[in-house]
Amino acid sequence: MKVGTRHYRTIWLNEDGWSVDLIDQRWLPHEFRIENVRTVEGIATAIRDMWVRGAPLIGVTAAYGVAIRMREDPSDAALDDVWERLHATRPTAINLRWALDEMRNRLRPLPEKERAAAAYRLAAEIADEDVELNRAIGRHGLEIIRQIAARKKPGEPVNILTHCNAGWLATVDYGTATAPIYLAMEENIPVHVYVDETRPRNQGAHLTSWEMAGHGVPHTLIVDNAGGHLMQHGMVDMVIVGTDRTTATGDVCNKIGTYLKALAARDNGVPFYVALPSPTIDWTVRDGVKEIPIEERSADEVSYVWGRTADGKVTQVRILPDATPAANPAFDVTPARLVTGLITERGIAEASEDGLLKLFPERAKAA
Ligand SMILES: CSC[C@@H](O)[C@@H](O)C(=O)COP(=O)(O)O
Repeated sequence: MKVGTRHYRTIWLNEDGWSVDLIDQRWLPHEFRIENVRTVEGIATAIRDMWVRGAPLIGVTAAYGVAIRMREDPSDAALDDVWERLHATRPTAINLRWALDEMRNRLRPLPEKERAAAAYRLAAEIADEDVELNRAIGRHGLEIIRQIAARKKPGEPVNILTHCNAGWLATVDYGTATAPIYLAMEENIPVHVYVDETRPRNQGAHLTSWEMAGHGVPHTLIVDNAGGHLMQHGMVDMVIVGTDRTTATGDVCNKIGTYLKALAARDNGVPFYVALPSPTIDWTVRDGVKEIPIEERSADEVSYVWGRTADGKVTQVRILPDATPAANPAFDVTPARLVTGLITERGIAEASEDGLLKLFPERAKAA
């Protein structure tokens, strides 16, 4: 998407033809920095320390990590080792395992001398495919926005609430939850987005707000606890969020706090949609609450807040007493019963096993 007047993806191959350039998201919205990553360790750090984040982008970054490793050593042992090292970086987003499996399964049958070139080709394919999936999600989600807009007075905006960042920064381009919003803007449908700040790392305040501002989308930042109040007062027409892993039965794991938004939405009759590409579906898991591993991140993310000081320095400040411990579960699970629909690249599914299998019948055969 646009940064100023230039089009960027979040990740791309450097002009040297083998190392990887990516937007280092830790500094947004205050600084736009691009990092060049040249080693598997660098890729692991970029994922673990959230230079890149968001389930689809984590997967694509890992795919390029495998390519970098295959260039150094295309052996079976190196392929297994890089799978393990990168898989250990973040536990919840299933796109990481999906991309690593894709790479390993498709590279393993090849002669070693062909693996590096094939790995770069495959990583680029996975990146391009992500963009196409998101555009398709956008088209299906746009239909929902159109229907809500048709019930409004002329000029009255469709008010959409989103949590965390499931925008272009979380993918290669367009985003999942944001793709329908960008398409609605292109069609001149009036929209307005309530952006949850998304403590502790503030992906909403830092990233979604930056995206919305960069594309002229009318938006308002709210604290995480404001959503329920807005819904009670009829100020939210729909919620759209992304997901890090959705089960075969339609339970949705996403950034911590998503579940509370879904509860508030249900209580107030507000439709709650989840936008996801099919690589985010974990067909092996049926009970999201019991089975999905929830990443526990550093307590420092809760104890400190990042921002820019009046003199322009980007820094962090501590917000709690030195003696107070903090806990930081990074994701939660919204049960399928609270989800109005799953917006996938193939259409909108009911959040249930039947609903998903109707759109992905090949999975029924596989099972
Ligand atoms: C299209 S991104 C979907 C999810 O990955 C997104 O909503 C999210 O929770 C991101 O969490 P993060 O911890 O920033 O990687």
